[in-house]
Amino acid sequence: MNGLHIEHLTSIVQNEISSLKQLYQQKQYDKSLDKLSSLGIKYPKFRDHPLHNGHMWLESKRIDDGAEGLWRIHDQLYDFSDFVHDHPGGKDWLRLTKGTDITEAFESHHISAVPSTLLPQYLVRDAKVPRNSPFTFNENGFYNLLKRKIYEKLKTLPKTSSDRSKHITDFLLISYIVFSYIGFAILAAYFRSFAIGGVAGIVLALTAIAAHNFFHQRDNFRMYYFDFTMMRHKEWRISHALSHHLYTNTVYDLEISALEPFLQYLPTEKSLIFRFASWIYSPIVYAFVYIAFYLKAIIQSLILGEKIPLSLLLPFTVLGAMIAFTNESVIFCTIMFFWIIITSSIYFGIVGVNAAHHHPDIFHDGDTPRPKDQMDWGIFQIDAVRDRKDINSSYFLVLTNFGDHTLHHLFPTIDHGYLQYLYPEFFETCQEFGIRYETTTQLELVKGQYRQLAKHKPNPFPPGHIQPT
Ligand code: HEM
Repeated sequence: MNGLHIEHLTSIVQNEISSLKQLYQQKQYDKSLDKLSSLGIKYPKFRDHPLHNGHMWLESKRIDDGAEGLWRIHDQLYDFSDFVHDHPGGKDWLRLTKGTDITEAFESHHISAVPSTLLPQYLVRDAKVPRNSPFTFNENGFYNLLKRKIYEKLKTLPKTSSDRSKHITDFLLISYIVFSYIGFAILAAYFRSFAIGGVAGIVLALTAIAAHNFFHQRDNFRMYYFDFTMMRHKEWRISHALSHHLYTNTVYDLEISALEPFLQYLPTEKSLIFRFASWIYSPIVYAFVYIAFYLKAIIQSLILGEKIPLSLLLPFTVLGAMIAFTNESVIFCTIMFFWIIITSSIYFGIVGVNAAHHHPDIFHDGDTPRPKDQMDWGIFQIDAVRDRKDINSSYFLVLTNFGDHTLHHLFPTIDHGYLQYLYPEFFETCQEFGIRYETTTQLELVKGQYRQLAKHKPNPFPPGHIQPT
């Protein structure tokens, strides 16, 4: 590339950065979009920007949450500046969320009562405006009651329950080099086999899904396994843990907006192309998920004037290993590497969109919600998730295919290895509150996912409503 091209590219990036900065400063947006959320959530400001990512999402929360540059929990504002680096879960959670409402994150990421006892020392004042979230956490509501039962149950379970998650995840990435992602990648280059490359891609996707169990928890080295995909676990802690998990299937869910306009899961007016042609072109969208995340991470670093994170180099160590351990040319290894990345991205996309959330019977923002007094966050999670019995029947499938998903959504920091033991308390609490917990099959969810893409009319009845026969 000659100097002229580089200058041209730099000026495009600089223009984009300055227009984004202006957008941030002007805080202009179209208020009519607010009505898209049947839950009354304000439409996130930069949701439709082509570079929309976790950092822009947090920026929109800073504008809407009434946190006044501090941290908001329920209707109080706190200053955790002195606690950020001492936070047992890692500094990122609080560092990233400064200036936002962290109620849902705070409530769902701690099982013990200890964090709540620490709050008074950081209290600054009451918030001036109501929360931009409809969800409640009443002391004796569904979620808090269940959480107290789960806390007691966890004390009775062996600490080794999480060991199998560690063993499977290590196995998928490193334990047995030949049968791992890296091993398959090297074999694919050595034998010039795109079929083996495809297997490497699938193993990489399984590794990433298993590693996702770990980035929900306190900082640990297994969360970096996720970064071999070219997506970063740090970015996913925002888009997945803080956005998707807490505001599932709403206008606030980045895993819905990230696929728009190509794949539109919210039940709003959409053209026939998006409703039906998307069934055919969706694999092309999945193919670019990893690469799009990668490019957005680089652009984000440029926008914020930060150094490009070193973990962005991690996926390329595998390309280095392919070049080092085979006699193949750099060009061939690079082609094979991107073949692996793209097949992995497609597999990850297929598993992701068909895992638990998209079916006309599952609540999506726009559908008629439960009445306001039933907006317990835990009940909402049950309405927005559907478990698959065939996946939940095997622990390997649970860890590598987003199984036991309702319990995982309710208690994201609990290792997947414990979840299967928590059902008795969960069922008991559902019964106490008259909540129906329904399961389905993987096949039914695949069909439902396509129907949800085609769906453009919201459900007229709230979740849990039984239609008269
Ligand atoms: C954005 C908000 C927050 C998030 C997402 C978050 C996340 C986490 C995570 C992931 C863990 C590790 C859980 C585990 O692996 O078992 C943790 C632990 C912990 N966090 Fe937070 N945290 C947040 C805010 C806070 C605040 C505001 C406090 C207290 C002022 C706090 C106090 C603690 C304590 C004491 C622990 C140790 C475990 C426990 O006693 O429950 N966190 N947090």
